[in-house]
Amino acid sequence: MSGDETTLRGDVLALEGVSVWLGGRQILDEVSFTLAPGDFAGLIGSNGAGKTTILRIIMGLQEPAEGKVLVDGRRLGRRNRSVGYVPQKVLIDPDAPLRARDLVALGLDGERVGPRIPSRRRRQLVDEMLEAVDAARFADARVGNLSGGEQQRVLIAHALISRPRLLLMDEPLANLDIRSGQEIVDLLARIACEQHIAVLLSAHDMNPLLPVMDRVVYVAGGRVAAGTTNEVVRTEVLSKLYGHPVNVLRVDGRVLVVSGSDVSLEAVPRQPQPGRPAAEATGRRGGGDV
Ligand SMILES: Nc1ncnc2c1ncn2[C@@H]1O[C@H](COP(=O)(O)OP(=O)(O)OP(=O)(O)O)[C@@H](O)[C@H]1O
Repeated sequence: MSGDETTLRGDVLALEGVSVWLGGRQILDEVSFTLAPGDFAGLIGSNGAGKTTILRIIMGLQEPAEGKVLVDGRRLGRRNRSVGYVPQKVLIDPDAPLRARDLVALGLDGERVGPRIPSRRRRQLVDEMLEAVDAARFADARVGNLSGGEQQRVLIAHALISRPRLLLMDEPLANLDIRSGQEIVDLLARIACEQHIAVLLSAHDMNPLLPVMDRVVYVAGGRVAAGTTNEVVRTEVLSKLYGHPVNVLRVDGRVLVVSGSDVSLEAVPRQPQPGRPAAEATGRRGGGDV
């Protein structure tokens, strides 16, 4: 490992000055943040803020034009099992003969090199993982017949069975009712703590995460403010991030971020206006497209 590939506090994840241009537009502007083992972090931002782009960068699916991404202090290779990922939506035919336990077992095989795990051991590992996500009761059900919340649990087990150090989740609450969403959030917070891994979960609305979130990575205008919720979700910090005044209000235990005459329980609509490059808004001009 070279000198610049070490991190200061044993972080699982470090983004350092990451900038991305897509389609001639700057999408991320010198984004930096870190996550440590056991962190349960929300990646919060409105539609088009750049959350998925950040996840793609971390997975190595998108190369930054500037900056670097370190996972466990190393630059991420394309075939790296340190990062588990649960996509926003997986379409599975209800008639497909794929049981929950089969899907979880697929996570064992991924990019494995060397001898196959003996079948008894495989079954034990799958059972343990289904148990860990409270999915043992539907282990033999077809995945396509499971509810959204049940499918999420199976997908989480699939992502975790290769024992990643970092789990990324793209909008896991988007299609769940409030109760199922809260159960998934509680489950993920418990997993981060018990398995000592970092979990980064993207969402529009930070409110369901507030009771358990250790850290927030707030994305707006291609830039990021990261830290504990109390450090980041503040009027002065978010006003600076958005580049215009916003107010952070706490009402009935929920956080409202208020911009001008807009009042939203979710993140404030992205500034600047559509079509205006973020690079202009931050006073910098970018390089070429990636
Ligand atoms: N391949 C691409 N080419 C050009 N622009 C892109 C490309 N991919 C994403 N973008 C733009 O980058 C911006 C950020 O997109 P991204 O998907 O990261 O946002 P997001 O925060 O995940 O949004 P959402 O919550 O709606 O999923 C958007 O304006 C999007 O249109």
